[in-house]
Amino acid sequence: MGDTTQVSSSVDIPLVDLECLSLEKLGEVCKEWGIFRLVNHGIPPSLLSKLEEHVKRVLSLSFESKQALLTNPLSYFWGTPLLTPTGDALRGALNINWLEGINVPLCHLQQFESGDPKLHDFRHYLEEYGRHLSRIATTLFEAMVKNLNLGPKQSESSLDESTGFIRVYRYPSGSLADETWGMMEHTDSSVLSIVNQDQVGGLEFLKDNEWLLVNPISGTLVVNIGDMLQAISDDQYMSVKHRVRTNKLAERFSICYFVFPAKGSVICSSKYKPFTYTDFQQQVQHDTKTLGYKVGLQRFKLNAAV
Ligand SMILES: O=C(O)CCC(=O)C(=O)O
Ligand SMILES: [Fe+2]
Repeated sequence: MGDTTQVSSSVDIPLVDLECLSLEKLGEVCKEWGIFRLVNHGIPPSLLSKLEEHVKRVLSLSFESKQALLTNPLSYFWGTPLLTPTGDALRGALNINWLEGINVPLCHLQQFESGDPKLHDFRHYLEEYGRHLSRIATTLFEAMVKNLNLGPKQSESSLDESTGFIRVYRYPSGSLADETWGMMEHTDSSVLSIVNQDQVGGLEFLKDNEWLLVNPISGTLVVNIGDMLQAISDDQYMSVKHRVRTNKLAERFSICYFVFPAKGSVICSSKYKPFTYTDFQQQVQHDTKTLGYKVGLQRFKLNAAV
């Protein structure tokens, strides 16, 4: 499971500038790193700080209040980031993840009603943030499609904004932090994931068999390639393995966005059997329940012995 006490070296991951996107540079980074830092993304700093303030406030409420208030279409979870399609924690993973969080399906967010005016504001900032993330993911994906030379059919259905969701996480500090990971190593099942981490840091990724720490830099976002994009790109872009280290002294917050292919759209590639995201998700849920971990893309590989 990896040594939680070993220190990882920190590294400057490649920078991508959303205002002057270079297809060539973007392609190179997705192939060699699978993760990059996004600057000039166009999200107003005031929105970022308001959202961060609300996230901290809401996640600092008592356990009972979070359970009572963060309900349909939101859901509150802890101990695992793996949820069922309805947002319930999927138990069965081998290890506990030292985190709690809120799942926010963006296309249903408008239905979230609360008598508490502060939660009303929280919803408002999440909606605003969601709109920006949707724009950013679409812009990046369109550039990636060009870089990969994908046909119009494959590119149109491979990223559907209505599938986007936000996860906000709190990784508590404390004594157990020595023995557990905030989030165990994994790859994301998404097309793209976009992480906004606070200054505590702790996000690490695997490159050439070495775990490297992503420096927290305020106002920037961290983008990583997910499993769906790895398959769509015929393994040219890599879904990067990553994990989150806990911090003994400080709790950590992050706000993450994930986006997926259109429901029912079949991912065809030269490396994998044709499959839909729903097939993939069901397989992940099955493996987690029966084996205790996600096998992932290997399950769909042509001629794979799993
Ligand atoms: O909290 C983070 O920085 C990353 C979270 C993550 O990797 C995930 O939700 O898949
Ligand atoms: Fe992740």
